[in-house]
Amino acid sequence: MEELRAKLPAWVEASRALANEGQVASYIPELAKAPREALGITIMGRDGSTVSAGETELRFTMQSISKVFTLLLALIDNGEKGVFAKVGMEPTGDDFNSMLKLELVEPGKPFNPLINAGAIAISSLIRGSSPADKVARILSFFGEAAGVQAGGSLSVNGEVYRSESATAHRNRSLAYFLKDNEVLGEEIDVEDVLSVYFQHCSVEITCGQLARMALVLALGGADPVSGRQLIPRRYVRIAKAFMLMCGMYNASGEFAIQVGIPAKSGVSGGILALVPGRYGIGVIGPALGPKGNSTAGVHLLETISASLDWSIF
Ligand SMILES: NC(=O)CC[C@H](N)C(=O)O
Repeated sequence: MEELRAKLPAWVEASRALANEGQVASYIPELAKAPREALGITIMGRDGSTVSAGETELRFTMQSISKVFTLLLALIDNGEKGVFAKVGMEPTGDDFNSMLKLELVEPGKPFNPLINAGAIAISSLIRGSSPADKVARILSFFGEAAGVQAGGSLSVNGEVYRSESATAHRNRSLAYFLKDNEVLGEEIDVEDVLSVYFQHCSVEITCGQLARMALVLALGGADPVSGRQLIPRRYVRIAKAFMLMCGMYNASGEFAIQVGIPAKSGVSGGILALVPGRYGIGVIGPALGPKGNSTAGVHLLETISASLDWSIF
């Protein structure tokens, strides 16, 4: 931790320049308001102590990072058989919002739970009597991993949620396609599923909270403070395997080679990453490269991993 504390501020300043090579996402209009030059990182050690640098006070929405934790909740709710009846275990090599393979490959179920089609299918598996009830369960599950104190909770950013819902023509078409392919069953209301999906993507978070969520995964599902097993180890293993294979969209192979740790990014510019058994990491850098990952954030993780030999390979 001491070496990190000493070097992190300079690494952040060096990586910040990479924001110039990216663009803030604007297909969800509300996301376009994020500060392009911002870069922040929090790293949490296994005892819960943290090192931070840059704009870690920023609040941002989890977007695709949330898919890792809805997958975990769906596994808890349905078991592996229930989940893998609806989604596969393979990377696609396509964009995160692609429909291509849903029609090309039989049966037409999403290749994995981290692409949009897969995450929408996963949203339909979250238990609850109504969309509001499902979102409440998601918030409490995310909040427990994020270390939100009892009484407080994470919340959905209503502006981002409404902004996405009003413009999500592609996600809507993916969801209706899934309904036609019977991945979403007869009894399922597509708009209800989408509402849960858009809301979990719009959960607001900070780098520190992301780092703590990542640390729970780094510790095999155990709470870093109480030691309590929050998530079964086997499910955390599944989530980390997906993060490595497809957490950085179709740049996951390059990220595995250059950084070499499980990670998940979102179009808000957030990245959740972890060094198994050691660190949970939360990054924000809103400017994205062509494959939808934070340009400065990825550069920063490359720098740290190379300097501190973080790769798991
Ligand atoms: N890659 C992402 O972060 C995508 C999440 C976003 N809510 C969407 O569905 O488009």
